[in-house]
Amino acid sequence: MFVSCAVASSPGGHVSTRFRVPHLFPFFFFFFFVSFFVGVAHSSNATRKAPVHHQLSLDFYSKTCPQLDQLVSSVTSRRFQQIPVSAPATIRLFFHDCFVEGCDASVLIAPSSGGKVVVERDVEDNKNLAPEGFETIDMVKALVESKCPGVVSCADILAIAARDFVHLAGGPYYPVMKGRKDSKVSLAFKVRPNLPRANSTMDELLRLFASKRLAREDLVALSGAHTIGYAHCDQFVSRLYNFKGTKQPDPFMDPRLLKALKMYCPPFGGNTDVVAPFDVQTPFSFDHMYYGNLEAKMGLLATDQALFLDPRTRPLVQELGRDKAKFFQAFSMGMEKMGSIRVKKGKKGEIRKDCSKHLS
Ligand code: HEM
Ligand SMILES: [Ca+2]
Ligand SMILES: [Ca+2]
Repeated sequence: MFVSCAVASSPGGHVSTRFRVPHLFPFFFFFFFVSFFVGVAHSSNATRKAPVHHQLSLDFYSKTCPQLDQLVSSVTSRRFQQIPVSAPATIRLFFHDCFVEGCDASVLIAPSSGGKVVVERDVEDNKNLAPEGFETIDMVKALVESKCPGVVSCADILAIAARDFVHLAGGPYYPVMKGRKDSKVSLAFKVRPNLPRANSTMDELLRLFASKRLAREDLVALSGAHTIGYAHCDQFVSRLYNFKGTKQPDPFMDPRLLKALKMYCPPFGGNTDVVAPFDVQTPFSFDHMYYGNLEAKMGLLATDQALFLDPRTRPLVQELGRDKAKFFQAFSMGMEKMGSIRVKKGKKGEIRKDCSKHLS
């Protein structure tokens, strides 16, 4: 196991080879040896209701494409071996899809060459979605269309692929409900108000998640996806030099992590392609280390660290940091709930042939 910092090669472009050649980030080696104190016993008595599905089912394709799960996994497992960053890229893609107009593959629509319609991918918050996620879905869709033409939605493929990658990276395997249709539109202006940002306040996060019928527990559990993957310097650089206009670093960042991140992310004029791992200890492993990091002031984004600083979410961070099985259970439930946001059925949606293009 090693900890790395990867340097991207082409900003914004979907042909970027970002992350494919991780560069060693020796300063983070230090953190191997940091052991974590996991907080005092506290049991959360909050109850979470399992999602009610009026619309989705586990056996939706049992007649029309019974081998769907195997088809998807044949691609995801190969991709994970060849290009492991496909895992965080696809999991994040699923999140950005579901939060904007529901899980309907609206995020997959490619910007048009003429640029007449501005789609979700044209918006700044989506421009740093790693290309490996889109590529994976295209590969799965091509295989699925060759075996079961015209029946499986891109939205369902994205949900299944995200689950596969969670599992391939060492996380839980949970059943995925199916039956989503793809959107007939993808509108840029829907993005901004529906996605959290690296500087969102805890009030904003809680409000946004609540607007998707996701509870506080879901916010904490789903943020655990940051146990793998990377963020660009611009997402956290203000924490290093000028936190909230104080001209000082964020006092809630471990000084050694601060020092290491400063080496790679200068205050101005740095390489905009540089990224740092969310979880400096196990950046490739889908485990509960993310929560231990938060307790040790080693969260990367202000929003990550805020989960531990805010008394409303701290007990949950402590609980999941103590118990990997609980994290896996909470994460699976969160993904199921997130995966059922505003599902489209019938004429409200389409089954695309090419995930990046509407049918007509
Ligand atoms: C709670 C609020 C959240 C905020 C503010 C947030 C913000 C971010 C930001 C700023 C990045 C880095 C983008 C970049 O610089 O390239 C990122 C990456 C990522 N996010 Fe989140 N996120 C949140 C929740 C989630 C959720 C709910 C999931 C999935 C369930 C998720 C999955 C990921 C993954 C896997 C990555 C790494 C992507 C990669 O390495 O390609 N995030 N997030
Ligand atoms: Ca969507
Ligand atoms: Ca990890």
